[in-house]
Amino acid sequence: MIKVAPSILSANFANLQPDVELVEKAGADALHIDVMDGQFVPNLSFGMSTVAAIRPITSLTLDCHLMIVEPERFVAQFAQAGADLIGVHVESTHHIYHVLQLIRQAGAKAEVVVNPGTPLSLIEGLLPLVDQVLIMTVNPGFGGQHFLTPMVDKVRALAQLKQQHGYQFDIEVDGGINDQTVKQVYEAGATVAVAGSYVYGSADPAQRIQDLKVATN
Ligand SMILES: O=C(CO)[C@@H](O)[C@H](O)COP(=O)(O)O
Ligand SMILES: [Fe+2]
Repeated sequence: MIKVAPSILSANFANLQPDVELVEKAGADALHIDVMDGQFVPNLSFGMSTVAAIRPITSLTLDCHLMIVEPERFVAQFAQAGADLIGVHVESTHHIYHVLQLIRQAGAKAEVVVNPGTPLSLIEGLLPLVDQVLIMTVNPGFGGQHFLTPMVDKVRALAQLKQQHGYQFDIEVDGGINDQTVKQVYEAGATVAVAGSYVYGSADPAQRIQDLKVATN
């Protein structure tokens, strides 16, 4: 069964607390927080003050996906704000190895993220350093986009590398996840699925979390 991380990018920005509590009660495994700077991606969203505000209202793992240039400037502040896991794009910095080290030094779990156009070869040398790898299954920046089917093979290739080397990291997928696409990525080796519009775009978000779990049972 896959772990589910609802993305609050599709929640009610005017009143996040009920949307956070609802998914926690419904059995979500983490809360996905998309941080966008208007430069790495063409959109703006949350910052560390939102993470700090959410921290006391939930015991869910806070999974912060940083879509910002030079994340080394901010990872310690996100950890301080209460992020449990911090994801940084390999495309967003000249110093990815250093950023991953900084995340762990700050006491959080480290994740490397790859855009759809970025080959796995770029992150192979980083795999011993990470707790999770995030394979983007849409181009980052917006919720509600269509799943990019060619990314299933990328998930499979990463799962093979993981097995060959005996790595323990989780494989997360993000973008266009629903009860159909989740089956494809789970079969390929994904262990965590982010879902934004599929969960929060529904009249019954709790049911949607269960649907993702049942689809991969
Ligand atoms: O990182 C991102 C978008 O850049 C995501 O986490 C989205 O929030 C996923 O939204 P859906 O595709 O599930 O609606
Ligand atoms: Fe995300």
